[in-house]
Amino acid sequence: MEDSVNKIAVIGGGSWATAIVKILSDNLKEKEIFWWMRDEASVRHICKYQHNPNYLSSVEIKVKPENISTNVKDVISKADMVLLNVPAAFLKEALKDITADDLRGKKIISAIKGIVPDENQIIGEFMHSQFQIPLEDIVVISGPCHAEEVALEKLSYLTIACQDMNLACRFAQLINTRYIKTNSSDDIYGTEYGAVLKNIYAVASGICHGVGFGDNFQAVLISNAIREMSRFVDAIHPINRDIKESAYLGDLLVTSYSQFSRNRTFGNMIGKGYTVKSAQLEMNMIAEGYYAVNCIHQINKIHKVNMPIARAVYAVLYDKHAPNIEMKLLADELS
Ligand SMILES: NC(=O)c1ccc[n+]([C@@H]2O[C@H](COP(=O)([O-])OP(=O)(O)OC[C@H]3O[C@@H](n4cnc5c(N)ncnc54)[C@H](O)[C@@H]3O)[C@@H](O)[C@H]2O)c1
Ligand SMILES: O=P(O)(O)OC[C@H](O)CO
Repeated sequence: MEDSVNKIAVIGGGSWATAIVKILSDNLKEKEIFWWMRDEASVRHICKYQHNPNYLSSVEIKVKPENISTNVKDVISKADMVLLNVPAAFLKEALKDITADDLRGKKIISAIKGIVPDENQIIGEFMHSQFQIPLEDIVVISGPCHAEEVALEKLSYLTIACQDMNLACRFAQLINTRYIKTNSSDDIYGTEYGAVLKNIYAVASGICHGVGFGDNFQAVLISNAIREMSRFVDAIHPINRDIKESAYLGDLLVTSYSQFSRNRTFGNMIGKGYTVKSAQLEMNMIAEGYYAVNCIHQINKIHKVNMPIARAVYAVLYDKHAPNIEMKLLADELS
C-alpha cells in the first residue's frame, strides 16, 4: 500500500461522506478516489455539476465522474481501502451484495459513529464477524468534527484508531490537510463506543433544551455524561485511556453544544413535542443516537453499567415517556 497509489472507495453519499471526499481530495498524497452512493440522480448531478445536490452542496467535488457509481460491488472491487460512511442503521443494506471475498485483503476504514441494529455490534465488530476482516486491518476515524465545518475549512482534529499503529499513521497521512490534523490511537473499542454514546448524550442535551432547561443544567448534564461514558467504555473494554482526550470528551462537547449537531437538533424537537417520526421526517439527516440508544439498552442488559442518561433517553424515545417528566426525574439523579 505504501509504494503503490492508494485506491480508496468511499461508501455513502451524506454530509460526512462528502466532507471525507473533500478531505481526501485536498490532501496532497497521490491517490485515486472511488465513490458509491445509492441515489442515481445524485450521481448524475455530481458528475455534471461537481457538487452533491443534497449534502454540503457548496463543496466542489474533484472525483473523476467515471469513479462515481451506484454499483457498490464495482466501486469496492477497484479499491484497496474501503471507507464506510453510511449511517449504521443502513450499513447492512449498503453491503447486502458484498461478500467476504469481495473485501479480502482490503483495509476497512469506518467513519461511522453508530451500532448496527439487530446485531448490536459496533462497526469494527460487525466487519470482523460478518466479513472476517482481521481486527488489525480495521481503522476507525473519530473525533470532534462536523462535516459543515470541514466544508468551511475550519481547523479540525480527527483521531485515527487502529490496533496496527503503522496503518493508523499511514491512513493519517492520507487525510492531513491545512485544516485537518490527526491523532493516532490503538483504542478501537473505546473510540467507537465513545462516539456512539456521545450521540445519545447529544440527544439528551437537545431534549433538555427543548423542555426548557438552561445552560447551567446543560453543563451538569455533560459532566455526568462524560462520567457515564467512562463507566461504560471501561466496562466493555478496560484499558488505560484518558477520557478527556478529544475523541471522547471533545466529541461529546462539540455534539452537545454545536448548532450543526444532528443528534442535538433531533433531541430538541423531541423535547418540544415532536414525535420520533415527525422529527425524523423534518430532518434531511440521520440522528444516530436514536438507533444507538436502543442498542446500548440491549448491550447494557449484560454489563449492567449505571447509565441514567442513556436510560432516560431510551424511556423517552422507545417507552414514549413524557420528555419533561423524564428529564426532571433524570435531574434528580445527576450531581
Ligand atoms: N455529519 C457529520 O458531521 C459527521 C461527522 C462524523 C461522523 N459522522 C457519521 O457519519 C455517518 C454518516 O452520517 P452523515 O452525517 O453523513 O449522514 P447525513 O445525516 O448527512 O445523511 C444521511 C445519509 O443517510 C442516507 N440514508 C437516509 N435514509 C436512508 C435509507 N433509508 N437507506 C439508506 N441510506 C439512507 C442518505 O442517503 C445519506 O447518505 C454517521 O454514522 C455519522 O454519525 C457524521
Ligand atoms: O453532532 P452530530 O450529531 O451531528 O454528529 C456529528 C459528529 O459525530 C460530530 O463529531
